Amino acid sequence: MAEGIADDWDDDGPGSPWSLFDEMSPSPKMTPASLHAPPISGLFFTPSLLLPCEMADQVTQFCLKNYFRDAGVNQIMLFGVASPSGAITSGLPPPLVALLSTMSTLLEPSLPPEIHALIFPHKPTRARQAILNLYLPGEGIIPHVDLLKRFGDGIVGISLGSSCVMQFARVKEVDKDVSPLQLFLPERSMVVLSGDARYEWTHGIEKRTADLVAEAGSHREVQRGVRLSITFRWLLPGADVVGKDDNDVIRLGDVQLAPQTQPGPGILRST
Ligand SMILES: O=C(O)CCC(=O)C(=O)O
Ligand SMILES: [Fe+2]
Repeated sequence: MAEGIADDWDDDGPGSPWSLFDEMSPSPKMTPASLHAPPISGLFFTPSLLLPCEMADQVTQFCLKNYFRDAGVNQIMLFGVASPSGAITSGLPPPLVALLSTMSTLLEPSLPPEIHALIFPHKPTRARQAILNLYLPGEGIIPHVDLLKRFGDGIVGISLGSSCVMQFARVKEVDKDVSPLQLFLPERSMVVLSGDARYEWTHGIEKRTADLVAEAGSHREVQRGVRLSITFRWLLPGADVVGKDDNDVIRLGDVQLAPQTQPGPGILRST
């Protein structure tokens, strides 16, 4: 991990390279996003691999009804612990356990076996966090590396309800004038971050109402809708205590830190 990149975002402010973007809709100078994974080691993305619509709708409805009823809530963290046999993941609600299982099956043919085993082990030895982020059109997430002290290697996320463009920038090039790589994430697509993609590159989503996507030598504009992302990450040993420092990201659409879920049945506590 290169120095100089915080894994929290306290020092982001106007004028910083992390700072907010002015444009809400695509401008002609924007580079259209690619439909295919940029050449980043450890980043895996297959545009044609999509969660079936029925499951996507079920999971989205379940999450919206259960976690996002209150106005202003746009981020929820849930936690799951493996049973000693590794067979059952307890703590996560059944729709998310089913989602993980389907994602595992769908991704298996396209991932190197060791990456698939990293993210979907037969016998998980660590606790998982599912972070749910809800974005209205025009909202985004600041470029960041997921907390190094809290989360391990092997992260998988899914886009539900809307597409977006995810941007990737090399941690070492953050202060340089290098354009980020842009990847179009269609609705129901999945993206895996491991190795360099997890540790050496930031990921973020610009605050826009529409994205430009490369298409047959030209480009098209794709409007954003309400997007729910679900990201699964491994908690490092000792990181399974939920504290008030848990907000690892600041949402671009927000003035304040994103709200955190109240401890409930799915939340791990220190014992
Ligand atoms: O919305 C997404 O897909 C990304 C979320 C994310 O990077 C995070 O919560 O750390
Ligand atoms: Fe992240």
